[in-house]
Amino acid sequence: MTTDLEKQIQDAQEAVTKQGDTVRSLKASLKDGKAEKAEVDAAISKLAELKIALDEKQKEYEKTTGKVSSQSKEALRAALAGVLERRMFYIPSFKIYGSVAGFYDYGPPGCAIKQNMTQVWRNHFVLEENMLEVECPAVTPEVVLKASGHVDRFTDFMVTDAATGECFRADHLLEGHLEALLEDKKNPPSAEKAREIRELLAGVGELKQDTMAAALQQYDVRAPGTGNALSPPFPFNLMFKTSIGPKGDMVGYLRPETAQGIFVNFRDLLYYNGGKLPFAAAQIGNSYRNEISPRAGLLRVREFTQAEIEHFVNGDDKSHPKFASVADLKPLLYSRELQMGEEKKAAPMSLGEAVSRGIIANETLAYFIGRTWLFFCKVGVNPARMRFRQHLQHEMAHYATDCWDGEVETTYGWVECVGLADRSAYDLKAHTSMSKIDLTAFEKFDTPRMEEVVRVVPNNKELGAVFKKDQKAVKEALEALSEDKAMDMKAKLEAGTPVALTTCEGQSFEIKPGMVEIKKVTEKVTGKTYTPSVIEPSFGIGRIMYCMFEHCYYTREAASKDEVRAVMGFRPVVAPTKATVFPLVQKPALNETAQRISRDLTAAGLSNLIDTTGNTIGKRYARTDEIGVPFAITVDFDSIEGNGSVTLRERDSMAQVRVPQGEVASVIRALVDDRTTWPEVAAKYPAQKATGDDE
Ligand SMILES: Nc1ncnc2c1ncn2[C@@H]1O[C@H](COP(=O)(O)OP(=O)(O)OP(=O)(O)O)[C@@H](O)[C@H]1O
Repeated sequence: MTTDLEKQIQDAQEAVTKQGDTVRSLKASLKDGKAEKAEVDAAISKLAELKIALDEKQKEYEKTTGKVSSQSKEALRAALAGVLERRMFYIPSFKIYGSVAGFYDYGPPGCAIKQNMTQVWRNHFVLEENMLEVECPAVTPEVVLKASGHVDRFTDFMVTDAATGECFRADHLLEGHLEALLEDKKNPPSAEKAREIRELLAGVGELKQDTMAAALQQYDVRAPGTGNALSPPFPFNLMFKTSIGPKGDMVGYLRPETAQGIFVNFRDLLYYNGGKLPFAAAQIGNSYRNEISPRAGLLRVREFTQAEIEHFVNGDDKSHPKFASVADLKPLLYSRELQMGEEKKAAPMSLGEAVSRGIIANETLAYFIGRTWLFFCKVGVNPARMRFRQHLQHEMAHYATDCWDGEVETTYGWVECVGLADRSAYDLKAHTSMSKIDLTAFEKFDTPRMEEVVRVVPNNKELGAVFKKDQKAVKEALEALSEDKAMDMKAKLEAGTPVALTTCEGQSFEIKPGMVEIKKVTEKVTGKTYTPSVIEPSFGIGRIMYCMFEHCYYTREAASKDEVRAVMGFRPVVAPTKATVFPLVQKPALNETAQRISRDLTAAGLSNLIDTTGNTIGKRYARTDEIGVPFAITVDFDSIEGNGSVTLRERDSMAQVRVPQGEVASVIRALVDDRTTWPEVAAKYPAQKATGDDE
């Protein structure tokens, strides 16, 4: 049934394309006098009929399957890509030299949108939470990334085409192969086999080198395109390596994430914040990953802008003072429970309920999920096509408490745009251990308490005699023991058993009875020293932009019915240009007024364009609709001879009102800032009959 419909959609699409070509060639012939007007009109009507038929088929498919047909997905993606490249939202970098995969340049509208989006992000998070913003270098010395684990573990498994040498990510190939097996209608797998495949699919990310090799071999996964055999998988570190300084003896890397810059500054940031916790720090900047097979435009690139937050909090209390402000929000939550259960779909649930039922680990993590959802809505992502997917237990690092990915549905499927993770105290502990700098915080109790504490008192004389030059390291390791470990050591030593002690350098020493005294004492305690936990929301700006492009893009037919026009329905706050100003015709008086209005708009901080191309007003609207300009001002004869008002047109409704010249900039400013809405403006000012192609 589905396959039949897909075929019908494909045929209908081909018919529309063919008829479109016919209309174009007839129109050219009409100009040369080689075709009749009636002939052209008939062809246009036929095109309209075919488009309706295609639309109906696509709707039927969506109704039957609940999905957008792959045909319309591909058509949509191709049409959108055409607009994005033609209007220079972004283009492949180094194009005149043949480009390099995974690098893109943003052109004028792309730059403006990126600026606007990061500004919204900064206002929504940094300003709202009084976050401490930092800007750190992208070139990072090896020691930092050794401490964070990136030097040893930031790898993907790679395989190569045995004949051509082309590189692929092993997990992506395996996943694609397994999904294709499950969807194979001609040779469907048995129920038992399907279960086995699903289990393997769920754990692809966790496979080690040997188990990945075995899985690729068992399922006979081959190189895409050529069908050649693949090399065995091997780990490939995604970091770009470089050397620092003229001698080239200091190894460095381009940072693969901005977060480490915040962690290494923790001590100074805590001091800056008056020693108080919780607090959050943020950084916006470029990160670099030498992705094995970059693809899907901005979605997987080798240089991209991240916006990251590290919220430092006492691990014993992850409540959030502003949680009530998001507790009633109901984003789609795709919890672990739902992913494992029968009903494999995200469902709306209030964040308050999710925390109280223990689905989201704590209020702070849920608070950021809520704020993230509001941010996505603000920049124009469709909330019905966004979900938060909880990591399955085996997907999370051993130290993480809970992780959720903010995913957006696109023609490429669900795309992770934000990772939100409760990373416990792992990062600061790792940097403490490598740098030997204390990255702890001190919580001062309101009133001192009498508490039983464990005291570890090394016997210096004995340690010196036995360990000599290592005495200091052993002493420090003993004093750094956690209370549990110290009590465990005490029990063993009292039983006469020596205990192995590992220092932070990884050296091991044998502690014997008499080398240390461990006792519990009751003391007056004024506070507590602890390593803060970190809750990390990590955003990829380029991915969010692409998802927003897909959700905002739509087409509508020109009034003449022979052309389908693209519209980028950007929310005004992210739109690259907020308004265009059109003099209705080329007259000095109209042009002067247009210039004055443009100056008013600029003074109000509103990016704007004057269009004096002399094209029909319909064509001019179409041009600005395509780059997503939300408002258009037309200066006509009434503006200079009549009551001085101009027309103001809203892009999506195409409705127009007449607004006094002197007010138009402030009206648009209020619309952009969300201080008013278009329906409110339309109710306040007299309507103007649409002109040009909007008629
Ligand atoms: N290669 C990339 N291109 C564009 N954006 C990226 C890329 N890698 C990561 N990001 C963005 O940075 C965010 C945080 O990075 P994180 O390390 O959590 O990603 P990730 O889980 O490694 O992503 P993926 O699994 O898709 O490679 C992601 O949610 C995404 O928006």
